[in-house]
Amino acid sequence: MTPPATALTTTAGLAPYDAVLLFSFGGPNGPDDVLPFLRNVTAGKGIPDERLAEVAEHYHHFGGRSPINEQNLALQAALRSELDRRGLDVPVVWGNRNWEPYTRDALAELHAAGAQRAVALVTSAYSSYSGCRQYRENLWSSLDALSVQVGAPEGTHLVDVDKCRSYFNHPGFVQANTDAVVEAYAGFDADAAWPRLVFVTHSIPDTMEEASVVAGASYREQHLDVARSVAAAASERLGREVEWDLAYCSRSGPPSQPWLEPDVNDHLEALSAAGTTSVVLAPIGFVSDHMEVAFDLDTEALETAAGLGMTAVRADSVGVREPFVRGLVDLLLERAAIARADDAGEPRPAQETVGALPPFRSICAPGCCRQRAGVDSGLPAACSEDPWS
Ligand SMILES: CC1=C(CCC(=O)O)c2cc3nc(cc4[nH]c(cc5[nH]c(cc1n2)c(C)c5CCC(=O)O)c(CCC(=O)O)c4C)C(CCC(=O)O)=C3C
Ligand SMILES: [Fe+2]
Repeated sequence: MTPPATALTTTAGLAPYDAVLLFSFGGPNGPDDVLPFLRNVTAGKGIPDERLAEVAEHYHHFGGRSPINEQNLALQAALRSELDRRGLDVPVVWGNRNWEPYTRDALAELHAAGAQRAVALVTSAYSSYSGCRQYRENLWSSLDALSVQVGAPEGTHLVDVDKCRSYFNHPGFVQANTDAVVEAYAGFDADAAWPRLVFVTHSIPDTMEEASVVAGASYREQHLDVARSVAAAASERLGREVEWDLAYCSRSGPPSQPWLEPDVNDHLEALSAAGTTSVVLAPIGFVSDHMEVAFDLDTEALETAAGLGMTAVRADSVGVREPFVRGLVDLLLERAAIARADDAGEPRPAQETVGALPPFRSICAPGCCRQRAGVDSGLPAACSEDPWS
């Protein structure tokens, strides 16, 4: 009997995909990598030199190494064992936009291994230029670079790569964040002042926020949706209502350019002035303890809190928590089921979500997630319905 087209079946496994691309940001592995890495990240972005020097210092403070690479290796291993556990026998290859191993290296490895159609998981849960389109632009240019490298005709791509949807509202991501928040609260005495929950994510320019709305809900609204889901589930599990806010970290760009606010440090000051004495900081904008978490939260924001006489505990990022990793493999299976349905011209399977927003698109709408609304960068991006895809 053939299963109904709407069931998320595992009998077909990850077909039509023959490989998984773990697609991340990248970071320096030692002091000599720091400047070239920062140049890669900021090429053409107009980040002031003082800001770059400051960010270089953050990395040097940690021996010139970003924690992100080890975290991606751990995630790659965790995905491998979850895939093995489910009998899904495909390679998981890791590549980055901004540092070694680069996306083009990962694609070359996939191509050499005979892969023809891969599915990508981006290590960013939310949709915006920074978390979606910028990765898709990099994927396109890396596919171009691979063709040049092996002497394939210009304009051809040797591996078809599809991408999983932005997964901020997938149950695995929400559950892992909820678990982390509940654990952070467990350190507080039930009789003492009940901490306020401050969700934290990466700030982006207001212009990028406005352009991100094309996908259905803006970057900020996606975070608010996750925050509501996590706060509600955590309150229920803790048996006591938690009050929460959303704050931002890691602003860059010139001071004249507006970015999403409040900055987490300013927000802690405002909370303190209003009488709050303890907080839990939940880094829902980051899938693991990136430099932003290690520096902007664990170093800077915790110092700010200490200076204010506040008790502050930082909740874990989702990292390799079991519900998160299990959720990512569910997402890979979901994406495969969508590809099979599309290939067969059949209805797509149902997609799981938590919160008020719909599942985001697996194939991005034309022009979605630009840097600025209505302004075409002229850079083609993979995994979209744009004419070049
Ligand atoms: C939304 C978002 C995410 C989350 C989505 C995702 O995860 O991709 C993210 C992730 C990351 N950002 C990272 C590092 C940096 N981001 C920068 C600059 C910028 N980020 C931006 C946004 C985001 N960034 C923006 C709008 C800029 C301005 C310039 C531009 O428009 O591109 C700069 C330049 C210096 C500075 O200005 O800070 C650095 C060094 C690292 C690596 C950390 C590590 O090493 O552990 C990671 C994971
Ligand atoms: Fe960033």
